Amino acid sequence: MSSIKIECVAKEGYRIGESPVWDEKESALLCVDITGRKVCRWSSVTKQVQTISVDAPVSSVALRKSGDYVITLGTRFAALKWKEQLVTTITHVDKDKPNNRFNDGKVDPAGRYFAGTMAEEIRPAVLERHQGSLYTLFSDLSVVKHFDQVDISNGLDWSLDHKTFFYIDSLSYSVDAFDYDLQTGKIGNRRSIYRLEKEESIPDGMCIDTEGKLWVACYDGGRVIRLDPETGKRLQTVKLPVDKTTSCCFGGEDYSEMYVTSASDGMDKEWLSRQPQAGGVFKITGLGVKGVPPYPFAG
Ligand SMILES: O=C(O)[C@H](O)[C@@H](O)[C@H](O)[C@H](O)CO
Ligand SMILES: [Zn+2]
Repeated sequence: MSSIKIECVAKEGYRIGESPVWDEKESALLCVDITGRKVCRWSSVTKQVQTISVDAPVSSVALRKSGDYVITLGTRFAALKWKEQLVTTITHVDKDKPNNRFNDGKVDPAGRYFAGTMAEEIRPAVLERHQGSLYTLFSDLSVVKHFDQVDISNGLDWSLDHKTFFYIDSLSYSVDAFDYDLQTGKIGNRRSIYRLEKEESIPDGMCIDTEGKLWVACYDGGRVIRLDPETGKRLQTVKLPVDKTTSCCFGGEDYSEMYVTSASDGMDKEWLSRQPQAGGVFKITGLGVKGVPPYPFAG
């Protein structure tokens, strides 16, 4: 086994760090602080974080083919021009649900932006249930709703052959798979591939590696777990020095490093003093496996 090293690289203490995405062009890690209402970019060259503040909870960020980024902001898909610090709305969802916001989102291999919604939390994992839906923003900027009745729409990714879509609704404590049609972006035949064990707590963000295995960040579980979607078995557990691990992605040169975001919302003083790195972004090296570069939004 290789020797695993974990380092806290961004120590800003985000409230809910989320949506890590490697930006190869900038040699930087993008992420958001949802309740802190910030989009952040940590440069692996300068080791500095640049931050853009926005006017609503920002829950995911994605690369864009034309350059710059797209984000999910409140219940909007929006464009973000980094240098100009300019946010412009693309389209609205859940207009009839003023208490909703987007949560996790990711671009599919054909350049469509998938993101789901949830009711605003009263405290972590406590919210009005079944208020969320899963949406896709197409490159022509049209939106399609796949299904509703979601509690906390969370991690998502696609299999290496692009025939399966993996998805997490956190309060189901399950990692699910759907058949995926890359031509149309349609999903179907939902099934569970893994149910979390008690100490793994709540499944949150996820990503796939080049061996087709899934990495799931366990919120309140202080770990990322590696799953085999074919057998439904857990292959590996990597523990982190914070409990509220929220999401993970691969990055760095050749995508051999893993980046893990975390949250501090919902922790009291005593808990925070035991875990002073809560809300930090962690870099894991030595996993011995690589990831898949993020797809840019095609619109
Ligand atoms: O990070 C996210 O995806 C949510 O916005 C968080 O609020 C947590 O996941 C949730 O609290 C755990 O269930
Ligand atoms: Zn999440």
